[in-house]
Amino acid sequence: MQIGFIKKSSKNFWLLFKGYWQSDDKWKARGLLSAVILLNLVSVFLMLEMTSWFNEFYTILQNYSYHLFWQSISKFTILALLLIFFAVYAFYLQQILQIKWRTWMTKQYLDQWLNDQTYYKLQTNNSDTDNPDQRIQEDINLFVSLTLSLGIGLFKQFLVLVSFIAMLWQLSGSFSIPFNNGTLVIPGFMVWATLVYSIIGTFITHKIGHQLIGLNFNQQKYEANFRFSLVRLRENSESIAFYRGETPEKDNLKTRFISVILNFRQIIARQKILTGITVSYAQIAIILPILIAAPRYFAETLSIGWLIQTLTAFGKVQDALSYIVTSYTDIAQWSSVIRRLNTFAIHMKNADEIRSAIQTSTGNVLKTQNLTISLPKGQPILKDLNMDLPAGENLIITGFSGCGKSTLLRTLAGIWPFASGKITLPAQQNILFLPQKPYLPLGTLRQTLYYPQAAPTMDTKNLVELLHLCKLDKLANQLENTNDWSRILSLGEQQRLAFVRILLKKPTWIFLDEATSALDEDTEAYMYTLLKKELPHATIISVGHHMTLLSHHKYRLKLNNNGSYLFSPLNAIPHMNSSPDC
Ligand SMILES: Nc1ncnc2c1ncn2[C@@H]1O[C@H](COP(=O)(O)OP(=O)(O)OP(=O)(O)O)[C@@H](O)[C@H]1O
Repeated sequence: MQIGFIKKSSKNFWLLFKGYWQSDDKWKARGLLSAVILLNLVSVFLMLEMTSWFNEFYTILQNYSYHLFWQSISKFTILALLLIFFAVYAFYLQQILQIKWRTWMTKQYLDQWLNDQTYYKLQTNNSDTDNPDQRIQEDINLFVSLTLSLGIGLFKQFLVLVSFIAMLWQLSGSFSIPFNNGTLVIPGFMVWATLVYSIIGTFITHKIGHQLIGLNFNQQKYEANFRFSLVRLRENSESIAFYRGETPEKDNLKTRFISVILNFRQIIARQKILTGITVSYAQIAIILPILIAAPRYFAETLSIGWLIQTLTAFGKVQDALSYIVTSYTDIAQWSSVIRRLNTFAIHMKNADEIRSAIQTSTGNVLKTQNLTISLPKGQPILKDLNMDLPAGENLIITGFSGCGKSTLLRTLAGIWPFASGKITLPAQQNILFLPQKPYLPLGTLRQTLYYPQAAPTMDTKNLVELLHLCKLDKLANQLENTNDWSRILSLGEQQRLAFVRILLKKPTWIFLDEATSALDEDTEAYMYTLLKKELPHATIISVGHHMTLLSHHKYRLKLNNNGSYLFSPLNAIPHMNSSPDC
């Protein structure tokens, strides 16, 4: 194992590990861990007692001491009951600690992911973080459970090693080997034998098994990619059905599944060899102490009780020293989980650090000064936009598809960081941005209408009235129904539902990004008229392709494909009835 690898892995582990143990929950966490450690300590002491009991018991059997037999059985019963009790509570408290730690870590990752639109920046930045959902849901759980099980397992095995090594040293006596015309006496021979045997076993296991770390890392990625494709298929089932897209979907799913299987085959191949080694290792460990102890036993100097206790002690020391061998698959999985969570955390941090060079200020006006917007790789799509729009003067943004209209709105909304210049806008609470496809979360219709605010329960009359105004009367009696509304409602209905949201929130500045694209011209005109009537002091900034939209706006900003633009009052444009794109 290279020193560099160990150093890097330890650093990565520490970065993930320390948070919880230094958090506000630290005393609860440390208390629970101390209790688990204490219970394990007692368990090891009981195991020692149990091993001595074996010596006692077999000696009683060998001596036909029936009068001591029941006494010994009673001792066993007490020891066994205590062992059961401590094992159950050590496990139980470890699980409680696991839940608490996972809850804390999941919250941290969710906060970081959702903070400052990092989830969105990760996407726009084309970061190669795959499947953040899997990292938050599965990897954190694995990290916590494996850290606890491996850590506490290691601690317990260390205790076993220290306690039983002393016992084994005493029991094994010294071993004489003829050497250089004399004899070489090796004290605690069985301890040395198990030590050498374990070192050889660990070395071979690592040589064969270390590739499992990378393979496990990839396996989790391929599994998540496969699952993600299945989810996408389910979410886009209607479009795929219209396209009759089953064949390419099946091909795509097959390709992703093949990656899962091919990688898994490599894991199986490695694990087959590893299993062969660990099972052989365990089998040899049974016979090895018998072979070593046999000469002394057959010399008839020691009892069968001694033999049994020696073999048990050898087994315990052997188990403890072989911890890495027997846990290798878990260690490999644990290492890959650490790698995945760390890269995710680093990418989130990098995404969070992306700051636009825009200077923003607040005022009841939309004003841009030398606003330049680029793509993530730096190619500008809008150069030096200087525009001054007073409150109450509606603006329409037009231009060919792909020229950057939505990206301009994203920049004004503060979620597109690849921009520079100055922007003056009203305060966030007075603004509402509506995208082309409204987001309708899972939940009741009432919750959907109020999203992202919590829905009050006493507002039914108002909601029914607003649904009526937006021509959605048929939904008035479904306010408490829970549904996947984005699947049930037509796109036009969803867009009108978004207008209900506007009327509920009553913003003074409304940004509509093709928010009426699915409506017929009459309904679109009706919705704009409704907005102006219900919110007469609001300023509307629309992005749209429909030429009928022009009449609802006073100014037009026309974006060109080369990054230039034209900002002018609409009545100054000679051909009012031409398409907004022209
Ligand atoms: N995350 C991204 N990474 C790279 N390019 C992007 C990203 N998001 C948008 N773009 C590109 O930026 C350009 C402008 O996109 P935008 O969505 O603003 O266009 P638009 O004018 O609103 O188009 P449409 O009228 O078709 O909706 C497009 O060429 C698009 O491919």
